[in-house]
Amino acid sequence: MTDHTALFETIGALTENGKLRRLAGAFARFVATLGNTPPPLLLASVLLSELEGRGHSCLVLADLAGDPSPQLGWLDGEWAALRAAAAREGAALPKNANGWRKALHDCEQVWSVGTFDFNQPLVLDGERLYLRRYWRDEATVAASVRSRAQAGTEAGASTAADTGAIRGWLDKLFHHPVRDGGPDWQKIACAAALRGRLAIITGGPGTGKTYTVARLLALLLAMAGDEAHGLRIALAAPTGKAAARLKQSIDSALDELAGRLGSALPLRELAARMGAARTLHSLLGARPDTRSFAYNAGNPLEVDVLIVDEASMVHLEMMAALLAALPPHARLILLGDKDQLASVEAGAVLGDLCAQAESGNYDGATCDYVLAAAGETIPAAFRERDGGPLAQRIVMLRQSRRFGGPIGQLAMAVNRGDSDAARDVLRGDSGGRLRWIEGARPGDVLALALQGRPGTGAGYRDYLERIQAGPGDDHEAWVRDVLKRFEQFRLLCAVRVGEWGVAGLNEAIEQKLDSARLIRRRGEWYVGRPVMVTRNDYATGVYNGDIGLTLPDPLRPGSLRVWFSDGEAVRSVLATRLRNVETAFAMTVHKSQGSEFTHTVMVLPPQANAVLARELVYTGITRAREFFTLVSPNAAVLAEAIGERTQRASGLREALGT
Ligand SMILES: Nc1ncnc2c1ncn2[C@@H]1O[C@H](COP(=O)(O)OP(=O)(O)OP(=O)(O)O)[C@@H](O)[C@H]1O
Repeated sequence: MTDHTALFETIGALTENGKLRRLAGAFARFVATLGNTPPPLLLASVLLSELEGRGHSCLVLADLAGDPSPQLGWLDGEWAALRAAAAREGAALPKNANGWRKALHDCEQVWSVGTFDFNQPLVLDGERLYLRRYWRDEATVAASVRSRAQAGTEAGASTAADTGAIRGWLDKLFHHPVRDGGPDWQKIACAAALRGRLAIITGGPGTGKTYTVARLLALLLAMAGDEAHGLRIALAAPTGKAAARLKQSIDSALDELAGRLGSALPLRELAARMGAARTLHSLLGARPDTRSFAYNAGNPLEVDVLIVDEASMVHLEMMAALLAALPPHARLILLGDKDQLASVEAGAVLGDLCAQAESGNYDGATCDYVLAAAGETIPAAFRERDGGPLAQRIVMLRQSRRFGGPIGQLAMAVNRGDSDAARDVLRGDSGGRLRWIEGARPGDVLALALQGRPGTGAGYRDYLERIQAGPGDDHEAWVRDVLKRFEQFRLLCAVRVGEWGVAGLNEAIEQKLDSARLIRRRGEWYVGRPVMVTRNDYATGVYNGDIGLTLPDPLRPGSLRVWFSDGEAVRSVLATRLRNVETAFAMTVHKSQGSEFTHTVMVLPPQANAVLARELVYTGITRAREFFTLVSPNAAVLAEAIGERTQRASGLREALGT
């Protein structure tokens, strides 16, 4: 047995250079304590742990046999250094995936699926190596999605009377004609969702996912007959903000429908009965200091219908926990934009589930059913004889209702990977919705942060001046107004470090606002400081991703509280009680998911890097409600980013046959 001096020295050097996280080396050391550890296993363990930190749920052996550098953003011979270290220990690394599989299969720390299980920490499943936890989560998601999708097809044999009733209700619920002459995918989504225990409605911003799901709820109510009053419906989303938005949109859609349909359906009663939308953490009953939830397979959620919005942000572990806790009879309805960035944590579940959503792949039975139940003909381009059960459960909405202007065109060009078109749209908008600052200097970002650009509102100046104007008589109304104004403008960065990253820009913006006398920095906390919570904190009730603003405590002069929106209400926490927060004038595109701002500014770094890819650019652009400004010190980086795709290693697509 070797002590792996050469390998651990190289791992240590890469860690010092920021190429590996500390945990990767620590995990490899742990694996080495469990038994004989040939160099290939040590290398695989380091890389697997590193990839997990970058959102991959497994290590694909073919990548290991080739060169994993692209996934790791390694450019400077890091992989060659690790190989050389293995060679110094006298080990020749396997040349192909098969060789790696054989080498790993023989290790006592690895469980090869299908053999006797000793609960080893690593799992080898076909061409992939997993940390056991992710293998188990992926297996749970695959099995649950498969059985829900299948159950749907079997349960789909609704009677002709049912189908006729669905048709009647859909015609009442969807009274606007579609504008592009294609089929009404919203109607199709509702009809398809009624067929089974799983429905996935995907689409870009403003394609009507919430509009559709509100009608789906009405339809479920209508079809439940005598049981309608007992139907238990829950709404959830990965973040508090997304949950509040979901509830607000559904309530107003149900209210509008109730006004139009009168007493035909108890829609207002339904809205009241549903209660607030919850974060997934709270829905599942997250418990401090443990990964387990109060609701699980042994203690399932008490729901008949669960609607989850912003599903692209749901990571693998959370999706596995959710599916495990959902009773078999319940319907799960996932809403989300499959083209957005995947979750911060490992997995790309919605993207994997929706891998074939563009092409539809509906089988004959679905097409017949949709024609009968929704009166819609699925065009030939979306038909396929054997699309598989999951394809029948997914509907992609294709027409945006509020994103048709230049911002929508830009988002679509980016999504298609057409960087020429993206550049033309950015340069060609004369209406002021879009602006591209090419060859930008840091001062350009600071000027935007201070006062926006003409015609778009006043950057951060607006909410800070409102703070300075003071609360007047109604403190809560003032807090709400300040929070609302802060949501008008946001600076998003592609990266964290450097002059063009979150850290550098937050510091520079604070200085700028301080010298403009809009804030008065005194230590860490000051009036007007926006903060983002970086870790769930059950004691104070704030969660990862929550954004709050620091304001004086009205009851205790001299002390500061941080206020958060809580749906229509506001709540506050003493500033000094918040430990895991960071300043949020600039935030990453990743963390902005689920939010929209009137004017969004996206800052790209001067050089391409591993995280800069099409999904990130698309997500940044689609955070803009009315105005979008792109800031890039090096114009070429935009095309490079659009040309890159984020590929997360996962076995889910294969397991689901998507
Ligand atoms: N069929 C339709 N007829 C009329 N208006 C519609 C229709 N579908 C959607 N809308 C309107 O378009 C707007 C966007 O719809 P909605 O908010 O449901 O989209 P979304 O896909 O949920 O957006 P987001 O990605 O922001 O969550 C809303 O104002 C909605 O009322």
